[in-house]
Amino acid sequence: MAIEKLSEVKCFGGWQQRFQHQSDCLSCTMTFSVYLPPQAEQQMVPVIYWLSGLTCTDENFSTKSGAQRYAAEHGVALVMPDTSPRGDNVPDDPDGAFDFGLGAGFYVNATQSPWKAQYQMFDYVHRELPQVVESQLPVSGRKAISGHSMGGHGALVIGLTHPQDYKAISAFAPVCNPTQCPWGKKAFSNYLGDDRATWKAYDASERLDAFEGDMPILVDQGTADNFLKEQLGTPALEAANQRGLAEIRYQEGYDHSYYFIASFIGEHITFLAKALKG
Ligand SMILES: N[C@@H](CCC(=O)N[C@@H](CS)C(=O)NCC(=O)O)C(=O)O
Repeated sequence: MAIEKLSEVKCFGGWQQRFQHQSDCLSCTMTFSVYLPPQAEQQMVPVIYWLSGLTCTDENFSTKSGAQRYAAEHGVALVMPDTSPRGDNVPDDPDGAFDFGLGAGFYVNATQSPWKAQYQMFDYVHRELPQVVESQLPVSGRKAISGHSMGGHGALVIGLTHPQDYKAISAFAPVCNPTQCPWGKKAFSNYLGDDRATWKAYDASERLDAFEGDMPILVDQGTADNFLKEQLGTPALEAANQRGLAEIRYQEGYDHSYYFIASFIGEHITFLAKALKG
């Protein structure tokens, strides 16, 4: 389980790093970013996994969100995977569209050819990446999961599917009801096939509706997000939130961008860190 460090820069007293490794799960070389807070020099620190949205790599969050300041304050590491398998041999959208294929793995385990050989992002994020990180870096097994848009969907679905493995979940502008929106229908019909019964396991609103456990969940959604009406399906998540488990907030005037994420990431990290330390 070797990893190669590609880069390292000091940031808020800790280290922003980039690693490459051979993923068995995805059958390709994967790059991921890590932020280790200063506390990691003395002790094992808990981890927030961050899942990015469509078109992103491991670097969008590390360069645009300003999350490191808050991770350093709270003594939590950040782990930022890429959004799909990568490489010249990985199949992509035949038209090169941004919403499917490379940069758009949707955090599912594909069951259909040719995608199933490599598009296993659910298992990569939930199983393989934590094994790699925990065996190679000064992090504990205490995990929380967060993300944006397609990554917000991933965070909610992975966290609600394996609640024993995560202390808390947060999401910015998540794709809340992918079985009902154009992005989700395109991705799921290709990755999972036409049997829509298999899609439900990957729908955050379905998962929250069926969830009987306890889990701190925070969701922020901007009211000026131009994907809100057609793609994100926030009302479905609100309808599924009958027990009031999730705090779902609308933030007036914010759009879908990393400016929105940067505005509230401090609150999300404080929220996740509290559960990680509790
Ligand atoms: N490129 C797409 C939009 C894709 C998009 O907004 N991606 C979001 C996640 S869903 C993102 O984080 N983009 C990268 C960035 O802003 O750094 C379009 O033209 O409509």
